[in-house]
Amino acid sequence: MKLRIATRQSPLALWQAEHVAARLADAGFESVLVPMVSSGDTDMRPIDGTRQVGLFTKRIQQALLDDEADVAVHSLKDLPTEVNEQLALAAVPPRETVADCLVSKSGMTLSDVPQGGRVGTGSRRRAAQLLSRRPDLRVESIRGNVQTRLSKLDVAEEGADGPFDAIVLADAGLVRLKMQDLPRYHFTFDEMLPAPGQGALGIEVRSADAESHAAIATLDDIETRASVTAERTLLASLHGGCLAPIAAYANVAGGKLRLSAVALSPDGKNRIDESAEIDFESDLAAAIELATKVSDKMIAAGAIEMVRG
Ligand SMILES: NCc1[nH]cc(CCC(=O)O)c1CC(=O)O
Repeated sequence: MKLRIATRQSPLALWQAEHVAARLADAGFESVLVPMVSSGDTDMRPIDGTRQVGLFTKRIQQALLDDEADVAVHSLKDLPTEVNEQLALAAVPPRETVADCLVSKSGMTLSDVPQGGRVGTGSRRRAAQLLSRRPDLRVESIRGNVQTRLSKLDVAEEGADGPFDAIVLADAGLVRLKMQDLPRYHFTFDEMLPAPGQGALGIEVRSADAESHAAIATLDDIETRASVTAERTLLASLHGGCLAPIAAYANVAGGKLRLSAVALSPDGKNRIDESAEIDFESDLAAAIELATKVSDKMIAAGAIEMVRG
């Protein structure tokens, strides 16, 4: 049996689907890509609170439900935390690079950006964190795939008074698209904590499809799975969704699972930072316990109201 892998057609999505196909081949499983059109790729309106979550992921989930494909490959940070009982997250492969980057002509650090500089991002999480550290910046919305966004460093938009000084992108996307040579500054986690699930892939199958589940499960990495479980559980507890100004990063080191999180007001003027760690013996219960401990403290400090602005 050839596993049919549903994928969006952006260069990043295709890279991710091909990567999964290659890992499956390493494990002895044959597969074929089934490309789909998603509304998230064609709709260039700015992302705001009125737009739906799950824009990038629904179309390929539908392909599974309609039995047009057996496997859906997502950027995990784009996958809503609400569970669809008909689908199962069968694998979270090893996460390689997690940070966000500031991309500019000269590779400026955050403090190098000139006073009042114009920085592009379509993400409320990134906008709020930029403004928290640099309230003087003009943070403006920008959309489109990675290539389209990069073009904004060269060309001014209609009506704008110049190109962007810098834009914010996930390092994972740049590395996957072989754009490591672009001048870029890796934010410290203190400057910019990533989105829950950033840099990780999430691979879904139909819950009832035991055969595909068993094949895909060979790609699962327990440390990455536990880390993203902690990040996503925290996001769900804060009723965040992928559009909220909430960031979280977890990792395993020295037998401990550690989680750091921040919730911000959309204007970046207020923030709640929290972190904790727990002994880790490859069990997901620890990840959930840790996330609950951190989110309880953040909720008590007013995080749910804060992120609404
Ligand atoms: N929301 C778009 C998106 N979804 C996944 C990635 C890159 C890969 C990742 O962050 O896991 C990107 C681009 C970006 O945020 O710069």
